[in-house]
Amino acid sequence: MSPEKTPILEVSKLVKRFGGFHALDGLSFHVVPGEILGLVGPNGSGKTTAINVISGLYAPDGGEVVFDGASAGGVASHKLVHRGINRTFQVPKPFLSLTVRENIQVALAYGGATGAPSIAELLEDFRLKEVADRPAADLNSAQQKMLDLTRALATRPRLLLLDELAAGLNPAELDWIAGRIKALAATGMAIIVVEHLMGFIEQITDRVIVLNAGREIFEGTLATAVREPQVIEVFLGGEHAH
Ligand SMILES: Nc1ncnc2c1ncn2[C@@H]1O[C@H](COP(=O)(O)OP(=O)(O)OP(=O)(O)O)[C@@H](O)[C@H]1O
Repeated sequence: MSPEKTPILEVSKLVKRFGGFHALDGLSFHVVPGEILGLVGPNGSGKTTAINVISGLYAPDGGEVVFDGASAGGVASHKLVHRGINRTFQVPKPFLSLTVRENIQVALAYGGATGAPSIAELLEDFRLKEVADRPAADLNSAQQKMLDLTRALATRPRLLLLDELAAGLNPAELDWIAGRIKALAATGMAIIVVEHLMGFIEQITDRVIVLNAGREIFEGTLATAVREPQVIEVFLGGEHAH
């Protein structure tokens, strides 16, 4: 990352509780424009919850989310989309009876962003041209993920949150989508990637935050993370693992 850049997102001491359980327990980190940040950690460590709070799906119970210099914690998702935050879902939820093209059209209209990519570009860039006029229900899971991504990109986000986009893709598809994600970051988009596939994370991220039990236990490159005893312990099981 470029240390001289001002962060576009700053998360401080974020807390999210479900009943008495702390899914996020004082999480702090930042992302700068053009950076690809990986959020990694064992199952249940709070990665998706972090994305859900930053994207406005859940209001935080404590701490702050600042996007582009203004408070964004507890702001509704649709408002955040218009401010420049959008995301993909672990399980995409397209309008199943609409065609791929129509799904993208809806997202473009919803976003109303000037300078948004065209439908033709999105279909081409994310290999959906052949299925453009098929209902989303006909797509395989990789294509559904790509459609979900194009719908997020149609709103021209400055911060893009990717929740397990790579899960289920084959090695050739992984290489290809890694290239696409890097190309998006090269335009200045900040990208947060939640992913279990460490090879993929290594390929695309500048930096990772390792979470355990809703807290950061490491921040730095993945190459350094994998040599940290505490990181090894939470991934392999031990007294810190949950
Ligand atoms: N809506 C919810 N209601 C109750 N508990 C929840 C809810 N969402 C998440 N949790 C709990 O919060 C913890 C963190 O979940 P989260 O999905 O953020 O983890 P994760 O790191 O993304 O895990 P995974 O890698 O398995 O997707 C888990 O124990 C989960 O059961």
